[in-house]
Amino acid sequence: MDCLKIKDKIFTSRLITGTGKFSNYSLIKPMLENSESEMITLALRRVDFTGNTENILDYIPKTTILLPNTSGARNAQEAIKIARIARAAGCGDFIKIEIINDMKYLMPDNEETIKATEVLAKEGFIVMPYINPDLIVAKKLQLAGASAIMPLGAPIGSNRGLLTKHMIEILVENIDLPIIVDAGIGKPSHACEAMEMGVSAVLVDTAIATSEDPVAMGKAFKEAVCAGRRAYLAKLPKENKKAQASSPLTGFLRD
Ligand SMILES: CC(=O)[C@@H](O)[C@H](O)COP(=O)(O)O
Repeated sequence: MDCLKIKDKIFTSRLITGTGKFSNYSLIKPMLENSESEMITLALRRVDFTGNTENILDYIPKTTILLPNTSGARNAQEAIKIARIARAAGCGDFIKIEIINDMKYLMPDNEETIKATEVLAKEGFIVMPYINPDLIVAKKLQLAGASAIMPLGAPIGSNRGLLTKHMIEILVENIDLPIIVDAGIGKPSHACEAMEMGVSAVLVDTAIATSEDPVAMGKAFKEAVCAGRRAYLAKLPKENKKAQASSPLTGFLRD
């Protein structure tokens, strides 16, 4: 079976979803069922450990793997602290490192991300760093113990698709870790295109959560991810600059 492997964990779904933008948490469970997504990311700062307000964890089925993220961290030290709190709070060993200082485009700080990865991988976390795609950074993250690389397709929440397509292709060809496109995917066709390129999975939040029907959109993304993966495995034909006739240009008109 064609499964996604991150460290020693096996996933049948290649669609990771998000919790960040749901207007109503009660849509999360049916969205997960319809999309068949097995992993969901959540910002630790949105988890209410006091019991005073709504707790997002109550809306996520226990069978879904949590991917806590370090959203809100501005440097490695803050990300490390958030990751440790997430694990101590029972959110598991997965951690998506997200370190952002740039509030206009929400670009990740690649250097600080490498520092945090080194520390957290040594502590046994399954580290999935979110980066602006760069081959050298990805190589350093691999050496630092990352379990996957999560390059952005476009700025978070922009829905602009694979603006970084060619940089992601370089990662797919050269990095021996799952490459998971995270951020900017705005429609199922973007997800399908990413999968056709050979990425291992995609993470989609805004496009699902802010659609008019997040449950139906979850299914549309599931189907797009499956179609893209199938096409990748079937090996897409080469592009040509010139026309290639579909049937031979011989026959009754010329004979
Ligand atoms: C890095 C990050 O925060 C992403 O997980 C984001 O939430 C998903 O990006 P989109 O909202 O653009 O799908």
